[in-house]
Amino acid sequence: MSAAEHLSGYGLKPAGDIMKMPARPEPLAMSASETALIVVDMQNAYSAKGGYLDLAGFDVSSTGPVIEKILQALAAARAAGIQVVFLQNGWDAQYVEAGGPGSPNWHKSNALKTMRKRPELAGTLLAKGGWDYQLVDELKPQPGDIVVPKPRYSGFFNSHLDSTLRARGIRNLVFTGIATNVCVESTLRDGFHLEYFGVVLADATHQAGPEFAQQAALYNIETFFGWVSSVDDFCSTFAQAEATATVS
Ligand SMILES: C/C(=C/NC(N)=O)C(=O)O
Repeated sequence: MSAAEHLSGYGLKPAGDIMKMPARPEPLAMSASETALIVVDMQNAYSAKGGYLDLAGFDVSSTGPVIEKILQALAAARAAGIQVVFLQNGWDAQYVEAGGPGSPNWHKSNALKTMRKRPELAGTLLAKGGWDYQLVDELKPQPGDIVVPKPRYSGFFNSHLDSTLRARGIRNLVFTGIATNVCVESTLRDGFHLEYFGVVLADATHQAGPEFAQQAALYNIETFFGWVSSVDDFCSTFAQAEATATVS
């Protein structure tokens, strides 16, 4: 079986025109109607100065180009009729959903740890209704897009993501967003176990931590859990889909 047949869902006949997108370790065959563009946690918390990651000591100075790249991917996805899904990470303002000391999240979340260390920040980080939780101004959802709130790193945990995707016949997930090595990788890995084909557009993602974390996440994804591509390749692949649809 060729890679293209593989990536159309275990040899099942895919719905719609099949496009072949350049990717590592091999090209991906996918149709627009069975594909979603997943924008992971593009909130002020993860990409803005004064947001959670910045306050917790992570470098967010080079997230601007990621926003630009995601805008390009969004335009191509919407033009090709690809479902857009925004994930949004955080908890209720009382942090009940974050879990207490009985939850590993209470111990590992750098947002919760930062607020415990700096009590003046209590109630501000990743709390629904606050600036930190909001999606960045440049990347506001448009009519037809779906927003999925989530309380943990993986978008599939305690959320309606899986049922939302399955109800639409989607089995290919194209990932963008922050952070590559945390919520992007967690969601792609859980998707792998749920039989979704996951591909990351590397230049539309950014890591939390040093550059080696980006490279390690991409290595893991390419080698074990999915595929790695770029925004240009995604856009040119689905521009062909649009052209084909217009001609036929
Ligand atoms: C570190 C971190 C990453 N989140 C993400 N969106 O990848 C967090 O939420 O604490």
